[in-house]
Amino acid sequence: MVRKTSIIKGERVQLPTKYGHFELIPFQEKISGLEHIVLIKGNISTKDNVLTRIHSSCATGDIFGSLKCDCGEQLIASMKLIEKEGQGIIVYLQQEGRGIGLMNKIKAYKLQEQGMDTLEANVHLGFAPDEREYEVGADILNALGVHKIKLLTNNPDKINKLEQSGIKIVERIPIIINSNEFNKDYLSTKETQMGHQLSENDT
Ligand SMILES: Nc1nc2c(ncn2[C@@H]2O[C@H](COP(=O)(O)OP(=O)(O)OP(=O)(O)O)[C@@H](O)[C@H]2O)c(=O)[nH]1
Ligand SMILES: [Zn+2]
Repeated sequence: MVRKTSIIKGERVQLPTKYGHFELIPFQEKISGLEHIVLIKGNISTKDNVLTRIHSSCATGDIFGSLKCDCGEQLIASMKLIEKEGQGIIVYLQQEGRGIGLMNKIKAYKLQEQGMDTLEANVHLGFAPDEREYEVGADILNALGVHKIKLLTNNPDKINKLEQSGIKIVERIPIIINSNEFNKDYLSTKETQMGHQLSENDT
């Protein structure tokens, strides 16, 4: 089922980067005004198995290289894999802090400094462990003529929600980053309590 589009598609421009040569298209949600960024490599329209990363914004990890999560490294790894594949898409969704926004994510970080894990902190603040939705991601892929993808993710919830929004995931490709002393508890919580597939033997 293809939903009626709720987004505005911007101009398409070249974006040479340290990790490969891409094209960039901004999208904007009609109602909220929220802006999302898409990077494209190659001729992806109407292809059936486009290598795709749906990435949720993480200012701390993506911009500043925070070691508290794996986001920044996952983004760079995705860009490199797409460059190597010669085609693919990165949909960079503005849903900071698993959808609770920057102010609340930093409140959640404060609670984690006081001993809570990432999930308990969200719940303590009155949010679901993960508030993200992926319909707009599906709308963006549909607007690009892409309906079947190979998804770079360890997160089964992302797969389920994208499929519910009409995107066919033909393959899941893990994107596992080595842990460090600052993110090992966070990654362990994602694996044991949020179903993320972060080990070699996860399927
Ligand atoms: N609320 C909250 N959000 C966080 C925290 N750490 C990272 N985030 C946000 O989590 C989101 C990334 O989610 P992840 O669960 O790391 O990864 P994912 O995209 O669901 O899964 P993958 O596709 O496997 O990477 C980004 O929006 C980050 O800003 C935290 O402690 N609390
Ligand atoms: Zn992060």
